[in-house]
Amino acid sequence: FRKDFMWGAATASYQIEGAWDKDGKGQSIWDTYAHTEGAIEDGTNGDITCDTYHKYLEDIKMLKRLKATHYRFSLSWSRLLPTADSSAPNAAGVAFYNKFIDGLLANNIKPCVTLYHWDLPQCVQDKGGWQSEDVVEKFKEYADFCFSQFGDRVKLWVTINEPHVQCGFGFGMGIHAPGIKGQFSPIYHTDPMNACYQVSRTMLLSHAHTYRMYSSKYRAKQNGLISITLNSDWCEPKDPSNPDHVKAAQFYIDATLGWFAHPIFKDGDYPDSMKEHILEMSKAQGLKNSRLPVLSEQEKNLIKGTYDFFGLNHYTTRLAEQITDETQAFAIHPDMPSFVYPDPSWERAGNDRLPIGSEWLFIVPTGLRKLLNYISKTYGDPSIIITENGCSTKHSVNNPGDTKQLEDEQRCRFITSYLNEALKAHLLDGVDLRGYFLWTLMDNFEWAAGYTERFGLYHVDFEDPARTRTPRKSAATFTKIIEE
Ligand SMILES: CCCCCCCCCCCCC/C=C/[C@@H](O)[C@@H](N)CO[C@@H]1O[C@H](CO)[C@H](O)[C@H](O)[C@H]1O
Repeated sequence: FRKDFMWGAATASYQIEGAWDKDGKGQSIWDTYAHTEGAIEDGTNGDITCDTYHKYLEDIKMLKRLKATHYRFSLSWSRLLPTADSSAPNAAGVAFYNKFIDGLLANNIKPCVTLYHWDLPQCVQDKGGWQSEDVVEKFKEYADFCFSQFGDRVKLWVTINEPHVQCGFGFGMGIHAPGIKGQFSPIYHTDPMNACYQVSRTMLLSHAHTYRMYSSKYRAKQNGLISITLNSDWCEPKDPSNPDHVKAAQFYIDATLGWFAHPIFKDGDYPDSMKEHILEMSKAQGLKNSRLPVLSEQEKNLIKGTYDFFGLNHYTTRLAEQITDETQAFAIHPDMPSFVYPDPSWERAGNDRLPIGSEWLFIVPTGLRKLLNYISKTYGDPSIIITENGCSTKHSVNNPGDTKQLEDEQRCRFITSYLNEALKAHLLDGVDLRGYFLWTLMDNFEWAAGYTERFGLYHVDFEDPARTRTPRKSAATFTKIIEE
């Protein structure tokens, strides 16, 4: 790896901070969603979670002990701007992040700050949220505020984390905040599946306007880098000699990674395969136009090229073939013609007691090397930063297992083997890889799975009011790799 390679861990505000209603913080859509009965698998929420708001000095010590050069975390929009109005900031929120950033820098750890990791202020949601055009201006205003407050010290920015997961989970399947199951809404969309596409457009525009605002207003003075983080599985045809399987694998990548990567890193627009298929599906349902909003020439020019690096979150791999009547029920999205599934031989994330970690996570390190090569070739050899990669164990309510799992051999292997493939992509294939952030520093609130899934290098005892953190073996493994 490069001498200046970024070695870090990653987290997100709602997943670790707690203090959900303290010191003037406003509510976010995740506060609302997690407080909704039945929304979270174990009935928990992020009200306290790791209590980083009060224990941030410990987090910094843990990072120092890991020998991390960088730390990726997100800002809570509603902690900084409780009414989403930048002329009425929450002084306590600003002070918290100032202390935190200063503490990191004092320990020689550089911050990588995500502006938005899924916790939209509830007051913005109440006015239409990501389904309203107004959000673009609001997001820009929030970003402007953050650059003005923290940009003198923060030199690495991520605008939005994993927009496609958010569109799919929050506005299609409705299993993440704000929990919209593609319902009919007379105000913002007129078709049941339209919400996730409307939202993808406002996210793209918010990202692009923010990037351009940073360039025109702050770049010369602050000299930082800014981009977006996209999540992608690697996907390959079940039978590489079958053209239908090849097409299905490519479509899956186009409609997940390409959905946002093509507009930003390629030509300003969605992949042709996605546009064509969604138009066809829309027409088959009697719609006159595609439910995927058309991006105007002006919007395409605005979006195209708005990146300084490619932020990649990667966890797992899938095989693909064309969907059939029998497999239709397993489609991840009504507009997804590819049936994707893991190879039965792949190892699952998990442990001896509960062999299935996160249900979707299969350990396929070679997928990372292939994906890095794909991104490099498809998007003109951008500098890539792996902004998330990690492995989980599951601890269900009925079968708590051993949440501590300090001897987490599988996670050690996961880190070593994925990094080894990343190194091959860099060294042997020439991919311009600049950094690696492990998900995650410590066990935390894993969205709809609550505390049932643990990804941490550090175990956190959520029964203990002190939220004691204990290093797992993987923390030492990761440190050894960083050191050497
Ligand atoms: C034709 C249109 C097709 C639309 C397709 C919609 C797709 C829906 C979304 C599918 C997502 C698949 C499941 C993916 C899961 C993970 O990769 C995801 N959890 C990654 O998010 C990060 O995960 C971490 C650990 O889970 C952590 O929680 C972090 O906060 C997330 O950023």
